[in-house]
Amino acid sequence: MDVEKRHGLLHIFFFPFMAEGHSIPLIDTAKLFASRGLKVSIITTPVNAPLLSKSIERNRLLGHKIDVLVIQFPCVEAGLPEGCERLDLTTSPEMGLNFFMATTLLAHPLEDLLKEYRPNCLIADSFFPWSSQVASKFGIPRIVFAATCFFSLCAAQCLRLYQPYKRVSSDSDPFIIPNFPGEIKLTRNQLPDFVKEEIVFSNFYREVKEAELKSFGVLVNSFYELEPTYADYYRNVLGAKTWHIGPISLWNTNIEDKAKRGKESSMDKNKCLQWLDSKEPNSVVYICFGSLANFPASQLLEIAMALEDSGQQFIWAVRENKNNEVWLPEGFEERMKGKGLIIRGWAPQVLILEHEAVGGFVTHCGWNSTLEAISAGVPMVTWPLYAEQFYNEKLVTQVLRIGVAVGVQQWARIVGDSVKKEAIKKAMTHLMASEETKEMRCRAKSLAEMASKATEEGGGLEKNRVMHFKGTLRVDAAAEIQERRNTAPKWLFFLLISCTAHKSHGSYGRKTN
Ligand SMILES: O=c1ccn([C@@H]2O[C@H](COP(=O)(O)OP(=O)(O)O[C@H]3O[C@H](CO)[C@@H](O)[C@H](O)[C@H]3O)[C@@H](O)[C@H]2O)c(=O)[nH]1
Repeated sequence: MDVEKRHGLLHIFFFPFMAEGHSIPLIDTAKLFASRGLKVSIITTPVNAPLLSKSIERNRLLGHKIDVLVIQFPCVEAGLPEGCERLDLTTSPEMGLNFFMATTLLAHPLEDLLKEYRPNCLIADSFFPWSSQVASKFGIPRIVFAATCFFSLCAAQCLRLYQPYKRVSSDSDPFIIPNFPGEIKLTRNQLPDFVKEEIVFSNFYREVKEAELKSFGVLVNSFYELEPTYADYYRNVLGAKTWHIGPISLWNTNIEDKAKRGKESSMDKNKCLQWLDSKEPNSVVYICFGSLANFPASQLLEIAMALEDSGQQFIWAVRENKNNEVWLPEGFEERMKGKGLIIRGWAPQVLILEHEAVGGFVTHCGWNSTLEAISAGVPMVTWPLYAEQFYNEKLVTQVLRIGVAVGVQQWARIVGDSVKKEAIKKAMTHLMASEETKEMRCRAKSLAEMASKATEEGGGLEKNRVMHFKGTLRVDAAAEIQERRNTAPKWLFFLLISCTAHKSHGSYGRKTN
């Protein structure tokens, strides 16, 4: 029996945080839920609405019940310029802070929407901690969407609990994350400022954690087999109620769906893919630092020189339009013709990573990029910058052993130019052409197979996953019922099982094109 028949037409609200690294995977999740016959509404703001509408166009044509609800973003009230409705549009840490302040003002419009539509459930980004309280006013369960992995969720929580960084004598002294599986070492330099100092963001992250504990549970964009130790640790030791739903990008099987994740691609996807078609398998390195990083021209120059010196074939996505600054050596593009492709702006990342010609990825370790590379079986050069990226790097290099660290030691809100061409060239060569290359590729390919099985029907791993999944839900259900007596909406357990474990033959599933 499908979910709709069993429960009537369930209406789920999705509320993505306005940054591509958060909204892309949550919109994918919303599309997945809609493809399972649920009514889905995605909340967004005027500047973000057109792109979002485009990305769900195909689902609507397929008859999925999915729509967009637009609320105003309080730019002016928060001291932001008109139209600054996405994190990548901020240009300084101060503006970034104002942006976060602005999102807290969205509680009122959210309340109005909940009052008007009375959905059955709200799935909101972890960066909207206040949304738990708003939902509870209407007796609606809020599920948190965590845009990172179990490993980093656990690492962040252990650092908060045990504060090992307070017991080292210098910023560069390594410490082991206490009570954390795997003897993972970090330095104070590699920690986010809001962890090691008491700043405005420290309070924000405490609120995020508290709201998570009070919520109905957490959806994590990961798959169990990738990080079983940490998935279990987060649930069993740190006491979180979680469901893994990833790799969410793999639910897109149609080429148009893959191309329309996030912004419009700055280069025609066919041009990009044809260029890759002309290359040997595993012969191209892809370089991209996510949706937010903005390197100074001096750092871009170092990357360009490393690429040229290494003789490596490449696709390089460069975010900012640096027209007024020199960020390429003279004659670079002429010399690199046929050898390298520069995409100025947004790249069709998943399509590039999935192409067999791509054998390596230089990444900032944003979780989406990391998981997309894992899903495509592509090993990485890790170049973390900020957020939780230094934790993700450890997962990639030490736990999964499918990455080579470029050697960054300093977490920084403003990205600098500390990595010299020699280090970039060395890491890239190690990744693409060393004794270890074959082993890393082998490990990466086997993780990609597991990722694929995690989102496929049938197969041994699928069974394990479903069993594990159900086991988790049973534990949660018991605890929940004890905690809240009769208030726990049981349909939600079925909903989550149906949406994330049992595959239907919907047109958004992995089985259909
Ligand atoms: O040219 C581009 C650039 C990015 N992407 C996509 O944009 C997303 C970027 O996400 P991510 O790799 O996670 O990087 P950020 O945009 O930097 O994401 C922020 O949000 C993530 C989720 O919380 C965190 O893991 C990161 O540390 C944080 O910086 C991915 O899906 C990419 O495929 C493209 O498709 N084309």
